[in-house]
Amino acid sequence: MASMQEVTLLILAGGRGERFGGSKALYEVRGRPLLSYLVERVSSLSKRLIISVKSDPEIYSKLFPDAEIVVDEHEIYAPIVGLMSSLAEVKTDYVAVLPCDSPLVDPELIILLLRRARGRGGAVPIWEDGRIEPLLAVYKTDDLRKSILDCWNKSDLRVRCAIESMDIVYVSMDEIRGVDPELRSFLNINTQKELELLNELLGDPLPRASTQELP
Ligand SMILES: Nc1nc2c(ncn2[C@@H]2O[C@H](COP(=O)(O)OP(=O)(O)OP(=O)(O)O)[C@@H](O)[C@H]2O)c(=O)[nH]1
Repeated sequence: MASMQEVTLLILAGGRGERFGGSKALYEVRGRPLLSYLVERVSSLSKRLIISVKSDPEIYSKLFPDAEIVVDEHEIYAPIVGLMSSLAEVKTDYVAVLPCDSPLVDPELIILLLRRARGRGGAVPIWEDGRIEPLLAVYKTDDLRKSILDCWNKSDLRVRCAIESMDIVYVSMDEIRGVDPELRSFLNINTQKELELLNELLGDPLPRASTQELP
């Protein structure tokens, strides 16, 4: 297995969750915050875990005592804003960027991406139709930091801007299926329907509201 010593896990959790109807990281799924599923799955990979948030750092510190919580320095909502602030705290050569709303990320995927990113600027998953997953990817920290700053200075807040100028290796879903056959890592919770699917994948259906009989 590739050494994970040099990677920091950076979870972006400061989104507005507009489509979902509110912040997702702390949304309770089966009695636990949605973010806790991802943290549980990936934390064995590295002791260095950063959670990038917009506000309420004390709530996150309490729930995730082993993580470093970094609050955005800017009020604008965009993943790149979270990266701007939190990349300053990353001390390792490589950084795995993860979205807080992908609870089924397979740790083996991160290991694969880290291996493929070695000697390059980063490794980003790519779908058959050309869509890419730059927020579930591994990057060379210095390259990403520099590139994001360039885009920020041009007022271009697209993640795509940041990676356009980087030496990225795109990793096909075919290759990824070798470690995550059903590509569950990419289940992203944006709607109630996706939440229902997550519930199904997590196991038994949620208990229904009590139908206790009246005496
Ligand atoms: N720290 C930080 N993270 C962000 C910010 N904006 C988005 N994110 C995170 O980046 C990832 C992708 O976010 P988006 O899909 O752009 O936004 P979202 O909040 O998930 O959902 P929508 O508002 O419906 O687009 C999610 O994990 C978000 O929590 C931000 O301004 N700061």
